[in-house]
Amino acid sequence: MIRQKIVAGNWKMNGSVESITALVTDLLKADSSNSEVVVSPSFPYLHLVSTLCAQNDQIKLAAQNVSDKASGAFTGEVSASMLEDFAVKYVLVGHSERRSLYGETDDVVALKVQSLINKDFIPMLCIGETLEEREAGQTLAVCERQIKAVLDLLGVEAFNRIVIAYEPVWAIGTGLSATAEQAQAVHSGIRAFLASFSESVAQRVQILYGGSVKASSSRDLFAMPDIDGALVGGASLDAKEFLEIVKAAG
Ligand SMILES: O=C(CO)COP(=O)(O)O
Repeated sequence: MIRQKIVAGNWKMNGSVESITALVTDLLKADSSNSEVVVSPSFPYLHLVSTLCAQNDQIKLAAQNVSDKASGAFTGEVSASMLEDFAVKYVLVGHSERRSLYGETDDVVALKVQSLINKDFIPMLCIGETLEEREAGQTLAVCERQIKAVLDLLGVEAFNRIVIAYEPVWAIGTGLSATAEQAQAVHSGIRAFLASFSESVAQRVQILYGGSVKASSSRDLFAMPDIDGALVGGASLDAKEFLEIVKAAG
């Protein structure tokens, strides 16, 4: 099955009105691409970026997080229905920084996925193992456990509306990318795991790789049969570098 590639930039907690306006302006100058290009600013800049991109269907918007609650006394949280007021298509869920720094459990992540699917957003479900887990041979078991929490709550068909981002924790922000072969091995393992529940869902689901993706490493990654794009952190803050990655995706 041909799956469209997605190249998504996770800007994390970076940027200002000035720098983001400049970055988006540069991205909008790029030639159109066969891949889907996504950018993920912090909440305060969603409106700015959606306004800047309004005349151009080339760039889709992702939020970096969402509350698992619908509304109410949850100071500092942002609900899925609030995101409906912006042109948001995707929402990152379960990023390793959320899991490790803010205590998000597999169960909370699954609830967030549920709140997004109920509102017709596409969750980008981030999964991945730590270095210790990799060295203990637990890479796939960890990824399967993180996916299973969502499967148990929502069933396999939900994955027709979910993008998976495999982001090994040891590769995030370290400059130490998984090799294309290492990433491919995990991606195909994730797809095989989903195939044990539904072959058609497994064939359809887009699995992105994230973790120190650079223009120089992206071509090899994208040549792999089960790598359907990238979730890019640091390199997505540089328009030239990010656009090189988009170009490598075809
Ligand atoms: O966490 C990431 C994307 O969500 C990856 O970050 P880096 O590309 O900076 O390693």
